[in-house]
Amino acid sequence: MSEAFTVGLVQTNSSDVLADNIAAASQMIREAAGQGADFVLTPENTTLMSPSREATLAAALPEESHPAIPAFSALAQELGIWLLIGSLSVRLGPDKAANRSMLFDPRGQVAARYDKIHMFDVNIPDGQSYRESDTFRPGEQAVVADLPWGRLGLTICYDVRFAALYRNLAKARASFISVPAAFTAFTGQAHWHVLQRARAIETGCFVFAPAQCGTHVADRQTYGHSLVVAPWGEVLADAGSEPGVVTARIDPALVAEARRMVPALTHDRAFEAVPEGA
Ligand SMILES: O=C(O)CNC(=O)[C@H](CS)NC(=O)CCC(=O)C(=O)O
Repeated sequence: MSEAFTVGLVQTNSSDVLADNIAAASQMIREAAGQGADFVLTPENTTLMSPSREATLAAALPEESHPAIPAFSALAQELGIWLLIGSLSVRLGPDKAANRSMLFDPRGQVAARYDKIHMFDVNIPDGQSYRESDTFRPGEQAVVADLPWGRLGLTICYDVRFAALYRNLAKARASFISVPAAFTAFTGQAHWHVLQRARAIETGCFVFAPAQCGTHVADRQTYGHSLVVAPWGEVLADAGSEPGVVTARIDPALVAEARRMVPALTHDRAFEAVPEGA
């Protein structure tokens, strides 16, 4: 089986200033690589926590002209790491963008892209209201990509509430699942750890969940607590509530071991709920 490697999660408090966010994330990516990380992941909205739909669309450039892409590509190459930028807003049309994860290989090439499937259209009881689908067009496709240590399934933030996506990624032979997030502080304190651990346990995958933290523009509060979770459900790293970097040693053999101990993935059955007596 595959050798062990070190994963690094970058926890940011992104603002609405693109250049500042690229600089802050780049510095923490360097720090993670300096701590020996072979694979570094950053949160959803790494380059922009936006105050408005207009600001999101203004910053959502096509991939060919998005300034963050050459910057992160060059950094992956310079540091010789695999780098997942949790998400960037990428222009799709006159009034829509993709909320897109981009995976760079150690040569700086784009190895995978994934557009967030589930849109966060939710009124939070703390008074904040989100209409992600006003600005973003949802992705239609689950995505896996091969790393030197095994297969990665890509997801983003609110996706974590949709277990079927994770089951699909596991059935597509993923060993690791990325869940970059900008989870709200309100829902995060109630649900974040248990959702991430549940997805790891159900799939027998490692979960890598880098997160936004702190207060952002428009008084948005995000939960932080970037997590590395093992396939048996143990939390291997938790970044707490401040910006920074955490790393964890990953032994891919633990994937097969967890699935051997409880082979639930092989016991999954198709069924339909029907009313009694129908
Ligand atoms: O929070 C912000 O300011 C920005 N958030 C985001 O960009 C995205 C899309 S609006 N947030 C989520 O998907 C949160 C999900 C979530 O929090 C849950 O499922 O409970």
